[in-house]
Amino acid sequence: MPTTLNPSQLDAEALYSVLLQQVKTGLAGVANVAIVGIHSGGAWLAERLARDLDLADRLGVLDVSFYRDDFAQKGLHADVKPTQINFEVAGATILLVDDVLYTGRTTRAAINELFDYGRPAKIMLAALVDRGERQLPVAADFVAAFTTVPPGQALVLKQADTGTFTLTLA
Ligand SMILES: O=P(O)(O)OC[C@H]1O[C@H](OP(=O)(O)OP(=O)(O)O)[C@H](O)[C@@H]1O
Ligand SMILES: O=c1cc[nH]c(=O)[nH]1
Repeated sequence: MPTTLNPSQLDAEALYSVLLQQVKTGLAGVANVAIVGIHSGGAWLAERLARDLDLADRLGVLDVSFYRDDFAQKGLHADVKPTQINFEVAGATILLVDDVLYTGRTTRAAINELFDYGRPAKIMLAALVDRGERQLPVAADFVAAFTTVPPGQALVLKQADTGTFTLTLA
């Protein structure tokens, strides 16, 4: 059971190991699995999960910018990356991956976009950190840690050139 941690003391690499173990257990024996990461932090995590789970040929990435309900305010991501889904979505069990789960609006946008590619058998959600304060009825199936972030601050996942993850409070 993930614990509630101090947001300034989150060890992203340790949390990744926890998430990997949860996903390994949760998807054991499940057929037709694919992994889809949400650009950008979720995509880094999804890539590593796909490698560690031997699912590199079943990896996709979503840039949900156009599907956001707040697109008019947020606009495009500074580093836009096209959505890439190179597997059959219809009938697949898709593990959607994001770094931080907060309002749930990014997840809603990602599910909408996925359905434009076909009707999955099931979508499951994995998040490295759940910081609560949801604005939509969204819950993750796999979460490495829960935390509470002070108002006006955000948790930011970074990936070094070596591939190492860090989480900082900004
Ligand atoms: O649950 P929500 O309130 O939607 O917030 C979570 C999302 O916010 C961040 O993405 P952001 O759009 O900041 O882009 P990033 O991944 O590049 O940081 C984060 O990576 C999640 O995707
Ligand atoms: O704290 C937050 C909230 C939304 N998205 C993030 O990446 N961090």
